Amino acid sequence: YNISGTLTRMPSDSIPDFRAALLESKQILVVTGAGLSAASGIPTFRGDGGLWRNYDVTALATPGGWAENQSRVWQFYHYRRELVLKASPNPAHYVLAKLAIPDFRYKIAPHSKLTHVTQNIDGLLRKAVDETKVSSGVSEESSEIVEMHGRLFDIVCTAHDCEYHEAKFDSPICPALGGTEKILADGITEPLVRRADLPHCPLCGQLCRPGVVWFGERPYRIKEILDLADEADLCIVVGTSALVQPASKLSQRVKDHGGRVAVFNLEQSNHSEEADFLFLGPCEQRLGEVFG
Ligand SMILES: CC(C)NC(=O)[C@H](Cc1c[nH]c2ccccc12)NC(=O)[C@H](CCCC/N=C(/NCCC(=O)O)S[C@H]1O[C@H](COP(=O)(O)OP(=O)(O)OC[C@H]2O[C@@H](n3cnc4c(N)ncnc43)[C@H](O)[C@@H]2O)[C@@H](O)[C@H]1O)NC(=O)OCc1ccccc1
Ligand SMILES: [Zn+2]
Repeated sequence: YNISGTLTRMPSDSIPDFRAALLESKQILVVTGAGLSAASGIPTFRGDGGLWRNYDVTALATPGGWAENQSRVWQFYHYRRELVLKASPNPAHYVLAKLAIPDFRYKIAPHSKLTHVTQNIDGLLRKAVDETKVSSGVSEESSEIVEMHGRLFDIVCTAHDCEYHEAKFDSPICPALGGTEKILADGITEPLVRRADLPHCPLCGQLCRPGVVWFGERPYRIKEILDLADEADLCIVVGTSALVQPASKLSQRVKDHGGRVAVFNLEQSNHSEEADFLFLGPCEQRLGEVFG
């Protein structure tokens, strides 16, 4: 019974019951966050206190942070590009990659369509799907992975009337950023990279920014994502604190029209107690156990 005395059903951690729910699911929505990539060595937002060089990362990932200091913001993303370039998908990515490939998914959810919406910008899940398709010789279409907060390796021109948007994996993306990734501790003077030495647009010459969605900005394909949540009968949530909107609202939206929610997280997270299924622990272990 919860504080208002109404009977609340604790989430189940029964694997057979969850597998039964999978068997009858028709439209699956997978929502993931930083916890999915934790085992790949990518710090989560809440890990390390959500700080980089003592700057609050949510303050840097804003138009205001950019307006205040493009050199610092580019150093922040350069640091993360260097980290992700050295990282590889972990077992949690590969379980979800298989789930995104119909041939594999039909064994446990034979009537289902699936869309994977991620808050992560690291691209590790897409990498896992591509590798899984190659290693299993599967050529068919895999489910879409919607990167609602953008891609770390994309750069975008800041000029409003310029469409330049390109994936750039070379690192450093410009010579001036090279080496700045090593400066982590505070108190050491922050290198000032001159604006002229930061990435610029090959079409119009304007300054470029990382191709990610900052706080206060509209997530990519949000209308489509909200529609998907309205159609889904099963929402699988992996490795997110569910504190950032609108991503944090998707599972509730599925529940609102009678769909079921399964949460995989290291610890209790926002709304996890309202889920139908809750599998606590490192997702790189639990996903394999549950999806077999
Ligand atoms: C901080 C929060 C309160 N702010 C928001 O929600 C704001 C809205 C808002 C502003 N003020 C408010 C006041 C109150 C409420 C809301 C707001 N949201 C926005 O601004 C969004 C834009 C938000 C996107 C910002 N960009 C990101 N990333 C890209 C950039 C970059 O990365 O640099 S957000 C970024 O932070 C979030 C971090 O959350 P998580 O991924 O969950 O990571 P976290 O570390 O928090 O948690 C990790 C979890 O994993 C678990 N874990 C760890 N290891 C493991 C493990 N091994 N296994 C399993 N689990 C594990 C941990 O236990 C933990 O629970 C992610 O979304 C991530 O993408 N835009 C928008 O609302 O636009 C309008 C709009 C809306 C709808 C339609 C039209 C317009
Ligand atoms: Zn341009």
